[in-house]
Amino acid sequence: MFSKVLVANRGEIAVRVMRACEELGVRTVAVYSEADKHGGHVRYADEAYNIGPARAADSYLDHEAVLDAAEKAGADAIHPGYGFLAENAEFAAKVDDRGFTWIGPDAQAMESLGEKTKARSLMQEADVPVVPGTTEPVTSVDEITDVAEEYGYPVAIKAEGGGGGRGLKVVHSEDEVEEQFETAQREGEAYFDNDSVYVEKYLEAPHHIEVQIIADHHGNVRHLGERDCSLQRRHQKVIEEAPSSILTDDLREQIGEAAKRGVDAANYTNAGTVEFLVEDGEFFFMEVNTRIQVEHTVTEQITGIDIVKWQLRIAADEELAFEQADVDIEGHAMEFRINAENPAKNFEPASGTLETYDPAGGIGVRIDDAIRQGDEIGGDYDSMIAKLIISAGDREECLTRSERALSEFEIEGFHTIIPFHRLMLTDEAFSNGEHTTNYLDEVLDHSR
Ligand SMILES: Nc1ncc2cc(-c3cccc4ccccc34)c(N3CC[C@@H](N)C3)nc2n1
Ligand SMILES: [Ca+2]
Repeated sequence: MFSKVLVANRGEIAVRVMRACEELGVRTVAVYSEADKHGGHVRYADEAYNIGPARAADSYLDHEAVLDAAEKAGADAIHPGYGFLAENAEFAAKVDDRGFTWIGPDAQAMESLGEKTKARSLMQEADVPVVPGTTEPVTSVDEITDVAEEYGYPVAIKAEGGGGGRGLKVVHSEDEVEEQFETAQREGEAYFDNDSVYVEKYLEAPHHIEVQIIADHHGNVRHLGERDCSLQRRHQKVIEEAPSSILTDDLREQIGEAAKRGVDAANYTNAGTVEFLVEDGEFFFMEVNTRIQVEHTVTEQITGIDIVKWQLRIAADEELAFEQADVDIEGHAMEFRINAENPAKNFEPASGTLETYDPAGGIGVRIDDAIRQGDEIGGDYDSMIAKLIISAGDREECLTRSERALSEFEIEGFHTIIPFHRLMLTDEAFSNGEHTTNYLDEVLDHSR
């Protein structure tokens, strides 16, 4: 096991990783920008290094600044968390070149699964159903209208380098194809430095189901069940839960085995997530996330498996100590992202001094955060300041326990989306688990 790990991130995920290190007897190194120097994740580290100004490009995204800090600290390994450099294959390769262990999938697996069309063809070879469409980038309008003629409109034009909702154009009829095709290519070039686009049949009311995978360097691949992330607003997940209430046991088994086959074919190692769309009892591969995710927590709660500790053990070349049969799903969990946003003003970002911070507690309540009363919450980074994770015996109890916990959760000094979460708990479709990915945008009128 490593003796010292540098966590190349901030906020709650940096604290999450440092806590896992602590439990494994591993010393921790934090890196921080000017904006984070008074508190947050830095408080939890054994040592900390300033890597630059608040602007992420000059600090948390600065490859050399992070690598130099690892050098200075004499770290053995680097954990990237999520966001920032977590899925940056070029940085992962540099980490390796500089003699540190990368705590995540190797750069090659990131590359092959990060390219959405390569991932799709690789999944097809592994007998994993993919959303109908092309497995090569399209180079002409005809190729797009061919797919639409075969599967019907609407179709989705997707950027090869996109993901997470960026670079997705929905086309409802033939006369929109040319313009949307050109826009998708232009935006792909601008945002992802990659103008390749591909096309899929657009599923209009799917559930967004993702399967947690963990794989070691000794050929062991396990899935840890699924999460339902269908409650999203403008492609931002708002409430995630596990297990999904729309999967039958048979579909659950099929989707888990398909996810394992797919990542096995990619020689994937460490933690990863295979995203599927589920509609009318059928599931289709969408993409792979080659990192630990914000919502890994709900999987930990229902399986009792500490995913981050397994990331560290796997990176240190240890073998997975449990069989697939040992993974049992117990109860139900939900995660509420606590964002500093004002739901009454179209979720605009909020900031200010954290005058009161009195999070919920009691049975089945987990808080993952990096903030304390008195902290300055700025707008330098994303708006999520904490995660409230609720566990219970079943979904019904999870809903009532969530309402109890949200009613206890006190934050004063700026707006948060807590009132919005409490409203969602009273929503008919959500409380029945029937909400699909477009539900929230329609309810909030974004679709118009
Ligand atoms: N062929 C096809 N059909 C339906 C889809 C539905 C989604 C989707 C998934 C989850 C939430 C969404 C919210 C609004 C619009 C789309 C979604 C989707 N996403 C969203 C982000 C990225 N993971 C890909 N791809 C889709 N692709
Ligand atoms: Ca994704």
